[in-house]
Amino acid sequence: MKRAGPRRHLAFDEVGSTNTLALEAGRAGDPGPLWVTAERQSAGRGRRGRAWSSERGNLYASLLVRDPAPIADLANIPLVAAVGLRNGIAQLPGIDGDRVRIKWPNDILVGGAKTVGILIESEKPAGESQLVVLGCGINIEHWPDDAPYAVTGLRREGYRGTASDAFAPLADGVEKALDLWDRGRGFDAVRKQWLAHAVGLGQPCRINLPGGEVADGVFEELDPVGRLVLALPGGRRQVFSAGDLFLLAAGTSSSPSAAPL
Ligand SMILES: O=C(O)CCCC[C@@H]1SC[C@@H]2NC(=O)N[C@@H]21
Repeated sequence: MKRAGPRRHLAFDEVGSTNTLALEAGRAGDPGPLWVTAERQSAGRGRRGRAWSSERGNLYASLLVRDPAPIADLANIPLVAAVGLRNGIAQLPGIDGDRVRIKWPNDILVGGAKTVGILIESEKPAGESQLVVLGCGINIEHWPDDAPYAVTGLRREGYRGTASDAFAPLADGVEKALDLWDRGRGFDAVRKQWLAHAVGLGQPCRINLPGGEVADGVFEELDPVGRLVLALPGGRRQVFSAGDLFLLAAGTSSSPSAAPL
């Protein structure tokens, strides 16, 4: 995604959802890349239909890109976005980059606790090019206290700056990752970076599937097209392209109450 000129960025005080605005801009013919940010969202959304609490003090940012790659490669985008945001967060003043990791497919953890969520949405209006929106919610001053897993915010992790200060380094990280990906041709390089910063490799884990089923096994690797490979008890392997990952304490993989990450 080589930018032809300066970064295009619409910054709002309050919106429903920056993803919605970015998609609407695409439907109205915006050529992208276009960043939409807001200081607060009244209808922020997360993965799998969940709400994303969006108080002032955190950063809400969405990037619209048009036709970013051939259709067969679009499934890479969550991993590309995760690498870009991980690298951006690791550069922020006061943050120890070694503590910034990726949890499959695209949560960013700092010190083992979720700090960034990413929601990719895409659509192809009839006769038009593919619109893809990379939506990023970055916890800075606020994080939920009722999540079923560990959650934190950049302020608690040492960040010295504001939500608006964080935007340029994070946007740089995402744009560099898109450049590295090179419309799918550079996926191997992205995959290597993703693996270098992943949590849970080689460990027992549980995948909660979008349909409600669960699968337990050992997180073996990402396959060459970016799917998670789970080694199941008994020696079979299963690949997953969507779901939520929970790390299981060793030896508890059959326990439904095993502690999530
Ligand atoms: O469930 C997740 O982990 C993904 C959360 C993504 C939230 C961001 S905030 C900016 C953008 N606008 C939205 O409505 N959602 C995404």
